[in-house]
Amino acid sequence: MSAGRFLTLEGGEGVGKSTQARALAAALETRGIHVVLTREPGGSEGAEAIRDLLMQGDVRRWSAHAEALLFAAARADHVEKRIRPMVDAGSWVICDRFIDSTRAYQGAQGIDDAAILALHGFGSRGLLPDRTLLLTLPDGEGDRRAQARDGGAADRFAARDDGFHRSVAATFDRIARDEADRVRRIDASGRVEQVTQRLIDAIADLLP
Ligand SMILES: Nc1ncnc2c1ncn2[C@@H]1O[C@H](COP(=O)(O)OP(=O)(O)O)[C@@H](O)[C@H]1O
Ligand SMILES: Cc1cn([C@H]2C[C@H](O)[C@@H](COP(=O)(O)OP(=O)(O)O)O2)c(=O)[nH]c1=O
Repeated sequence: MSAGRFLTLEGGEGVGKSTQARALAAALETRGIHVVLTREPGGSEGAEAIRDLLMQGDVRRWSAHAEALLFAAARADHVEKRIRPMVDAGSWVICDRFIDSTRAYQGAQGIDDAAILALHGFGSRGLLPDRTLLLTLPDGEGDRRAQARDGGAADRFAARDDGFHRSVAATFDRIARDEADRVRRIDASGRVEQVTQRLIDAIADLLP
C-alpha cells in the first residue's frame, strides 16, 4: 500500500476552494487513489457541532480569543478522529481550509501567530499538510463569485470590511513565502479545469 497524503486548500471566500477540492478528488480517484474529502470548521461529528457554534448567531457572539480556541478544538477532534486515521490507512485526505485559515482570519482579529501555532501544537500535535494549495484571485474577484453563489445569505463571517480581507490575504501570502516547501500559490482565474490542472502540477512530486 502506498503512503497516504494530507493536502489542504486555502484562500479567501469564493476563490473556488470547494469546487477545486471536488475536482482534485475526482482527478486523483481516476489515478486509483482513495480520496477523503473534508472541510473545516467541521469534518468530524464533534467538529461539526463546534462549527454550528461558530457559524451561527450574532457577529459578536464570541470574543476573538474564544473563537481561536473553538477553531483549535474543532481541528483537534477532526485531526484525531478522521484525518490521521484516514492518512494512516493510506488515503489521500483533501481538506477545504485548515490551520492557515486560522492564522489568516484569527490573525486578522489580533490573535498572535505564535499563540495559534502553540494551540495547534497542543490540540492537533502540530499536524501540517504534505502540501497546501493557496488559491489566489485579484482583489474583489472571489467576493463576486461568492456573492453570485450565496445571494443575500450570510454567516457570522460574511460581513467584514476590506481591511480585514486585505489582512487575511497578506497573511496567506506571508505563509506561502515563508513556508515555500509546503505551500504553493495557485492562480485561481480561468476555467475550473484549467485551475485543476495547475493544482495537479503543484502536487506532481507527491503522486505515486
Ligand atoms: N474557475 C471558476 N470560474 C468561475 N466560477 C467559478 C470557478 N470556480 C468556482 N466558481 C464558482 O464560484 C463560486 C465560489 O466557488 P466555491 O468553490 O464555492 O469557493 P470557496 O469554496 O473558495 O468559497 C461558486 O458558485 C462556483 O461555482
Ligand atoms: C477554518 C477556518 C475558517 N474560518 C472562517 C473563514 C470563513 O469566513 C468561514 C467559513 O468558511 P467556509 O465555510 O469555508 O466559507 P467559504 O466557502 O466562503 O470559504 O470560517 C476562520 O475564521 N478560521 C478558521 O480556522
